[in-house]
Amino acid sequence: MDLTGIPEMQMVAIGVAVAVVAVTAAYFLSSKKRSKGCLDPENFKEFRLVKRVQLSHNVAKFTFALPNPTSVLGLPIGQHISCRGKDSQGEEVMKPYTPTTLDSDVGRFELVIKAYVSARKNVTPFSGDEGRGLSSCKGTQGEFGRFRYQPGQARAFGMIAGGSGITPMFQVARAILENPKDKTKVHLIYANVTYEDILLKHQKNKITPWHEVGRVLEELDSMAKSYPDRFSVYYVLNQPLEGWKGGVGFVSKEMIKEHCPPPASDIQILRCGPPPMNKAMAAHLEELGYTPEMQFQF
Ligand SMILES: Cc1cc2nc3c(=O)[nH]c(=O)nc-3n(C[C@H](O)[C@H](O)[C@H](O)COP(=O)(O)OP(=O)(O)OC[C@H]3O[C@@H](n4cnc5c(N)ncnc54)[C@H](O)[C@@H]3O)c2cc1C
Repeated sequence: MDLTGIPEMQMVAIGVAVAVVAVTAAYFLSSKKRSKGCLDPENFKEFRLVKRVQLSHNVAKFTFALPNPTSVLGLPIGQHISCRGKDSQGEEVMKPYTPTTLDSDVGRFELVIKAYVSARKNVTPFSGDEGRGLSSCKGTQGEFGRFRYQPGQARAFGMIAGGSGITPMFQVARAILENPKDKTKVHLIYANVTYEDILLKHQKNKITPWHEVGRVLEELDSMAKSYPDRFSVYYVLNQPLEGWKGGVGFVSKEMIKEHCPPPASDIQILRCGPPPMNKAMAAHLEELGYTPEMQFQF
């Protein structure tokens, strides 16, 4: 199976049932506002897949319908849900995903999911039979509840994301910027292997149907344009083409120094990427003087 051949992989998790958990029962019981949410901290829930759009060679956006057009998912900002499905060999896989939608997006929620081939088993999580395979999903209560964004919890965030690790950052950044009362600044460093891997970036002349993707895809660049004083994004590529103006290689200490807020008690650095990246970033941050309290890894 070839990584570049997503149609061949048929990674479509149509009917992926999603269960959500990442949230404590206390949260549901204590929040009147959220009680309308569709999540159940005790039981797994299934949601109907209504749309799938290919975003890059190995990433697709899945839109799931909520029970009615005014329903909200009710997931606290910065938390994620756990999807359980069958891989192409019929074995169960479970993955954390952060919706790229907020509760202001009623009636639906979206997941941006990267498919990849496991080195060990050469399978793709959430494969479906001709895209119709049904995956069942399960949530794991409490495990994902460590980060819950509250407006004003930091003066500024530095965010260091690798590949599909962008999704939790995107959700938090969107919540901050769409709240006119929230003055928090967000400085994102987003690392990818190639230009084509950059998710949520507006790219013209792509083979993928960007026009269908709507605002989610264009968000990173348009957020930087719309909120120049509050949001910045610095892209880093391992394998850039000639003429690339962003960072090159892995995210370095120098890049962090230049693009993230310096260590201070009222800033936080959020990290989400592949494990080797998370490890490397933790070491960089420590050397730069960021204390553990100033950091959070999704
Ligand atoms: C809370 C949470 C929510 C998540 N939500 C989602 C989701 O919604 N959708 C989804 O698809 N996945 C999600 N994930 C999965 C997770 O984000 C990815 O598994 C992870 O980010 C790997 O990304 P990738 O394969 O795209 O990275 P790659 O594309 O393989 O790598 C990205 C970058 O990492 C850097 N890197 C790699 N190796 C090193 C190294 N040795 N040293 C320094 N830098 C390195 C490079 O700069 C590279 O460009 C989530 C994970 C968590 C924990």
